[in-house]
Amino acid sequence: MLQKESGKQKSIILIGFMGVGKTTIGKALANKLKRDFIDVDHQLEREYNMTVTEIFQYHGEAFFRKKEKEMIIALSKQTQKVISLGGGAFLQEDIRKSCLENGIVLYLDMSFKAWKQRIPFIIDSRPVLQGKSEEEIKNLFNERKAIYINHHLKVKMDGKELEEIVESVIDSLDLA
Ligand SMILES: Nc1ncnc2c1ncn2[C@@H]1O[C@H](COP(=O)(O)OP(=O)(O)OP(=O)(O)O)[C@@H](O)[C@H]1O
Ligand SMILES: O=C(O)C1=C[C@@H](O)[C@@H](O)[C@H](O)C1
Ligand SMILES: [Mg+2]
Repeated sequence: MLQKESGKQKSIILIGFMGVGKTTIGKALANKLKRDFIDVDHQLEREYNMTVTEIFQYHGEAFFRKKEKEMIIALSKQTQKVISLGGGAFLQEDIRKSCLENGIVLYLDMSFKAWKQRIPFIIDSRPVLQGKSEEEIKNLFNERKAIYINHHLKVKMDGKELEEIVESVIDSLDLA
């Protein structure tokens, strides 16, 4: 008999603005849950043997978005994984639809005030942030907040340590 798919089977898919910690938290969460971890940016980097910045430079953003979409739609149908998306992936409707239908979408929510502290650590590897003023980045941050409203679960990140975030996510996931 076919087993009815439960929340326990679904992959957990992390979304949120670039630099909020999807990769870092996804990895820690996967470790704790003993699940495979997949980071879409890293997977694309391996596939093309280039950094995301180089893919943007040599192939263009449209190419990156197309490959990102194909990869995420396929991955979102897999079960029991922890999958961290790139920060811009959820802007694509097909990606949103597939992730929301097939997985448990977890939104990492951070205030702009707290997020701003991350800029120096991420600016060199996030082409979308480069050449923008703080005002422009803030506008992008707020525009994208409206997209991340589409989720199943949300965790507020401000002032929390990694371990605390992972524990609160596990508590709120109905994995029984
Ligand atoms: N809880 C945390 N506290 C402090 N720094 C953190 C925390 N989580 C992540 N960082 C740092 O913030 C930076 C961005 O983290 P990470 O790469 O996990 O973000 P991301 O959401 O995956 O970004 P992107 O959307 O670009 O893939 C890294 O330098 C990381 O070490
Ligand atoms: O927010 C974005 O648009 C991006 C975030 C990163 O994770 C990468 O996917 C890439 O740098 C684009
Ligand atoms: Mg990441």
